[in-house]
Amino acid sequence: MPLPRREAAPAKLNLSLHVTGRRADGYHLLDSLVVFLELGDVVTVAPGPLSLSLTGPFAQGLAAEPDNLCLRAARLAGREARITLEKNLPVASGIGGGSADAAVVLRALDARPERPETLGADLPACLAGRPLRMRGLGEILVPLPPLPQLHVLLVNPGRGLPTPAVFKALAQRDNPPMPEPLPDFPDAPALIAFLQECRNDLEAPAIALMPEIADCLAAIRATGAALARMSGSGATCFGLFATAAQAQAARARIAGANPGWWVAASGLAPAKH
Ligand SMILES: C[C@@](CO)(OP(=O)(O)O)[C@H](O)COP(=O)(O)OP(=O)(O)OC[C@H]1O[C@@H](n2ccc(N)nc2=O)[C@H](O)[C@@H]1O
Ligand SMILES: Nc1ncnc2c1ncn2[C@@H]1O[C@H](COP(=O)(O)OP(=O)(O)O)[C@@H](O)[C@H]1O
Repeated sequence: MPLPRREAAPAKLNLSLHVTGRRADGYHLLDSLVVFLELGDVVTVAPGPLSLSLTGPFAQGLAAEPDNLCLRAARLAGREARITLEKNLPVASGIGGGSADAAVVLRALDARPERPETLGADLPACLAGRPLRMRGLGEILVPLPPLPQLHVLLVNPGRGLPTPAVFKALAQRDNPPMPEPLPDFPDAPALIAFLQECRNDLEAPAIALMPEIADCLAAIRATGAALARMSGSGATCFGLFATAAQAQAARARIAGANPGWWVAASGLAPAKH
């Protein structure tokens, strides 16, 4: 693929995240409904010796990162590249920014490593970049038919939450999966009604480590969202709304009352491939 390439790295959202078991090596078995958002980082990959420049509102959060996932992706591809990362997503926030960035680098370099998950459990899902049921450690992907449009509000309390600590704090590691097969989702209310029966099993341990997450969820519920839940291992929480205008109004209300929080509204990403 000709370089330079400038591509969106869409945020990942776990609409559900069931933890269904734990392997002997400590990794957990997951069952998750994953979607991607319009909102995301932007990665530019240009020819040149391997380097990374950081821009954007959350660049500072990665300044001390010894080995950015973008650079690790280029190395896994066995390629040199001059990479610029516009970091719009909060770091270590449960919406997969690092995996999304690495997926863009691999795609731009036309690399198809045998085990992309060595960069992160979310890498295979981010490479697919479409609505999925994600199982196993994150490597078993079942593509879903196009989903009804969802209007998403995102709220992060402004502090990173490392994924390993949240899995470690999980008390009950053997929880029921989502139904097999998944039902059809003819419209947004049907999808939301299904999601209300689902869970994020990492929510309780994440709240135990970072109580502000409960405040984010309460703030989302207070705006009248049809569903309020945490994504991934947190700390970002999301609310689902019937219209973009409602999501935007909730965004303005929560951002106004909580200046230290990161608050955003977004639709789902259009299908890529
Ligand atoms: C929890 C999820 C859900 O989508 O999302 P995030 O909160 O990170 O966005 C992912 O499984 C995370 O993916 P990713 O952030 O790429 O994880 P990795 O770097 O591979 O793993 C970080 C740590 O999480 C734990 N881990 C991760 C995946 C998994 N199936 N079981 C685990 O126990 C392990 O302790 C691992 O050392
Ligand atoms: N490009 C990147 N973007 C975000 N985090 C990165 C990146 N490269 C390396 N990291 C490291 O990966 C960790 C997980 O980041 P991130 O993907 O944002 O979170 P999460 O896995 O919770 O969605 C961060 O704490 C950071 O140390």
